[in-house]
Amino acid sequence: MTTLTPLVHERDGHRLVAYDHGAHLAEWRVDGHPVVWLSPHAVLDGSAAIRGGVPLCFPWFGAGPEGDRSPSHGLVRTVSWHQDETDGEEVWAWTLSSEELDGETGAEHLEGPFDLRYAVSLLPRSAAGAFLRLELTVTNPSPVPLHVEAALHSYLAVADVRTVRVEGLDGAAYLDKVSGTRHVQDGDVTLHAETDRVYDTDAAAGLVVLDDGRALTVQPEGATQVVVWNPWETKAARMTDLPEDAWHRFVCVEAAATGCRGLVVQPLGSTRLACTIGVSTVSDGERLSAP
Ligand SMILES: O=P(O)(O)OC[C@H]1O[C@H](O)[C@H](O)[C@@H](O)[C@@H]1O
Repeated sequence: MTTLTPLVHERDGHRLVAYDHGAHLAEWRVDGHPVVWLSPHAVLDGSAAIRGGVPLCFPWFGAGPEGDRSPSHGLVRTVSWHQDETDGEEVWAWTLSSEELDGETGAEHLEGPFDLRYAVSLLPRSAAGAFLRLELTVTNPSPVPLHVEAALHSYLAVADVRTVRVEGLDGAAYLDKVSGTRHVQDGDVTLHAETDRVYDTDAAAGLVVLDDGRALTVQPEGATQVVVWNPWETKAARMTDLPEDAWHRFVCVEAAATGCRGLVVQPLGSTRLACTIGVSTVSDGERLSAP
């Protein structure tokens, strides 16, 4: 049994923790308060995906487009990535190529070669709040287009998921994966039961999660969908890496591109899926916007 070595970065009121395992940003705290949430029972020995933080889902999401793939969410969140030189505001950067996945469970589902680079950056703090940027770059070294699914599966820390409001999805069509039915969002999203929805929107105007005096913002780039997930009480009770009642403490709002809205990386080209997460205090309906 190994214990994963955490990478820790502390600066200017920020505390970030990450692991090479899955290139996984596990925690982001600002002035001591969690913004990106890590389960206290997360498995940190390399034997499983880390519950919480921002799991990187690639090259498929869930069980994949036909529902027949494992491991869940692709095979890059459970392998060790290589640290790369950082640039500008990057705190960490990692690389991984498909060749290194030979022999891993699920490698038989890879549809073509790829080279990945993933970077976590902290933007300068400002009056607007604190901002963290996550950027996945997928390069296709082959002469044929590469079709993949991807998601930045951020677990946002909230006081109570039962009272949050997610703005920015009004009017978006979505698949409710719990019931298997399709709908169109009317107004803000509030959560009252197990929620697992895939919204067909690039969310270019950004998303705001309002929670107990804080505004958490999610600004996707290169996404074609947004996933909103919380397992709620019954499903959470079956998850061994979530303590009892911990499901109150997070809502996943994920920049994604799945199914027929997946990413297409042109021959010898690159595609980017990115997301900027922000936090600020709200008063009297004030909102923040990403810089
Ligand atoms: O337990 P995991 O494999 O990390 O997946 C956790 C969840 O991720 C996404 O939000 C999916 O839409 C859900 O269907 C899934 O249950």
